Amino acid sequence: MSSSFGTLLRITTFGESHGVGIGVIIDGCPAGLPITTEEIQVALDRRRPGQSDLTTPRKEADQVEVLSGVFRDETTGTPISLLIRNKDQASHDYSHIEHAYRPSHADYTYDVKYGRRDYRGGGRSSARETAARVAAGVVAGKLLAQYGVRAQSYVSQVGAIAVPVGYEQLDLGLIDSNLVRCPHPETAERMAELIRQTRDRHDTVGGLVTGVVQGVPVGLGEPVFDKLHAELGKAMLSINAVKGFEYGSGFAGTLLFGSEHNDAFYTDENGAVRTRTNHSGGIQGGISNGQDIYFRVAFKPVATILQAQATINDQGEEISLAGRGRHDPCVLPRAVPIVDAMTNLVLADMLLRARANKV
Ligand SMILES: Cc1cc2nc3c(=O)[nH]c(=O)nc-3n(C[C@H](O)[C@H](O)[C@H](O)COP(=O)(O)O)c2cc1C
Repeated sequence: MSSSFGTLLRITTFGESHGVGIGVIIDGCPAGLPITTEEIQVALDRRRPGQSDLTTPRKEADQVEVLSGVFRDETTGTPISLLIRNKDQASHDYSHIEHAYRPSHADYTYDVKYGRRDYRGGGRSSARETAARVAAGVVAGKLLAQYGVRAQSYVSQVGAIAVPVGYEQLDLGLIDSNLVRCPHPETAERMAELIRQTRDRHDTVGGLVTGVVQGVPVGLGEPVFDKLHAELGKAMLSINAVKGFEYGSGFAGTLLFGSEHNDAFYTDENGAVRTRTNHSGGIQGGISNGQDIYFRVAFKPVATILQAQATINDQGEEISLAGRGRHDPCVLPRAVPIVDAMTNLVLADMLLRARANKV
């Protein structure tokens, strides 16, 4: 079983939802990168539960401790270990699933695969694990910043309510101007209303996060199996509750003819090679072409709803099960920093790998 991700910049996450804590070891980070505990904490605060009435009311402070690899606010080139202790566990909220399988959660598959399961909060299958990724993503983001690369993401759809324009027409500085993390304020209000209505009906709702990476140099990504979009796809699909990933023109591009879809090259006034359109999403042949990278990640309406549902127990008997405790009616606002983190980790790893490609 692997809990590691990345090649040259490699992370290993550990911990369960209701154990002592969760954390990450980051190996391969170059020395001399400026980083502070506060910077990591800012990112964790964007993911933490209980941040607004649109998320789970669980109140986890998610305070990060830097155990190693950083000295006087700079990386030392040695493994960086980050620990987040679990504080607000309410394990009794999960006693009803000790022997029962929540529909569309990971209880059944974990039980059959391992023959045992930490049912409290979902154990390792809990999205709490993603806090460790968010912490590691800050370190990767600092590496990218040294090269002028910046990844951002935002909520572009909740249920059927979608931002009506592309990222180029949005002010991405507005992402954190509202609780939904949607930089289109009128749409954000309608999304928030839908999330509240869904919560009050004891249901859940899904949606889309759009990712954008700007300032990417030409040449990130490997030509065959580790294509840049393949790595991004794996990174995004490894996030809990993700059902789909598309980049550039994605599935909609299949409706165009080649003559409409091809991105014409030109040389701009500074002599830089550019393309007039960007259906490629900044990636050609698995390698970044210097244009913006953009992609979309689909999140399902998450499994735990506070309504009775038909399921079975671990004896195979049919039972009725209602969710208990404090859950997210819509994970999209909290998913944004997780998408940012996974984007940073892929791009930073590819940047180091690209530097190893040529003498
Ligand atoms: C930020 C975030 C918060 C989540 N919170 C919940 C939750 O409160 N209740 C729930 O049932 N699932 C939640 N999930 C999703 C589950 O972790 C996930 O659906 C489960 O592990 C099964 O995996 P799968 O949906 O990827 O197949 C959350 C996911 C994310 C990204």
